[in-house]
Amino acid sequence: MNEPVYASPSAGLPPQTALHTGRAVFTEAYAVIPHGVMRDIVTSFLPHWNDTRAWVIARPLSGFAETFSQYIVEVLPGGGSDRPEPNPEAEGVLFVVAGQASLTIDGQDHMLTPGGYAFLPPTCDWSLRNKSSEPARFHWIRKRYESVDGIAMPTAFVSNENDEPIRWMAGTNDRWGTTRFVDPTDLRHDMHVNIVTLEPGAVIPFEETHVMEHGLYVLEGKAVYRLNRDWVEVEAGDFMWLRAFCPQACYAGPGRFRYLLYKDVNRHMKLGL
Ligand SMILES: NC(=O)N[C@H](N)C(=O)O
Repeated sequence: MNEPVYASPSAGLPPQTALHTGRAVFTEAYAVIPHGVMRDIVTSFLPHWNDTRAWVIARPLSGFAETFSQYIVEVLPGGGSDRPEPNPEAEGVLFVVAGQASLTIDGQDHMLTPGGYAFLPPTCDWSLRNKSSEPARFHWIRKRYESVDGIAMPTAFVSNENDEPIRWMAGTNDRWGTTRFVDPTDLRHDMHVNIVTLEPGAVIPFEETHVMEHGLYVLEGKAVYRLNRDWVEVEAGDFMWLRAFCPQACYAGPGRFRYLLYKDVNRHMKLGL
């Protein structure tokens, strides 16, 4: 398998002489944040993290309808946090795209390298440091965990995408597949963060329209992606945010196309008034 290509957020600013061009879109059903707009001046700093900045690429907007937030976090050598998560109800997934992160979960040390993945249930005691000489960059996806009476809390685990198989969809001749880190029938989990792979020229051949909300971060390649009524071109480093029920489909190519995919799963809907 080829090494994946993880794009970096851009630094600095375009020159003052540059014509304004851009692919950023924000609509009622979806947003596209292209890598070219993830620049230094749009970063955030986080409480109790040192030598660290973050691009917040998804957050709950309306206060009740959206489920998750997603950050691209960049930790400089020597940086990190011993008090990373302020909310005891939050669960998290970390996915490393560059550099090395030293993660400690409940006293156990783990080294996360590109492709490294960690699931962090609420109240687990974790800390993260960059002990290397290069910046570390990772996605941090956070959600309020919805506990259910009679179902145990999921436990923490660490993995790497290279240690997990791609499960190809039936009927696609091994052209459209998903790398899963959690068994879909494990109802302790109320969110999945998977990796979707489409081989060159492969398609999502119908407009998936479903209740799950999505964050899609393109890890590798290019595609034309259907979002609601529009077709948008995306490439490695771009992020797409999809509200529940946003129709979605895809033509991948010319190379392999892969993305990190968040979805909320396995819980009843909140009741209306
Ligand atoms: N846009 C997507 O990749 N959606 C997935 N098939 C999914 O909902 O799991």
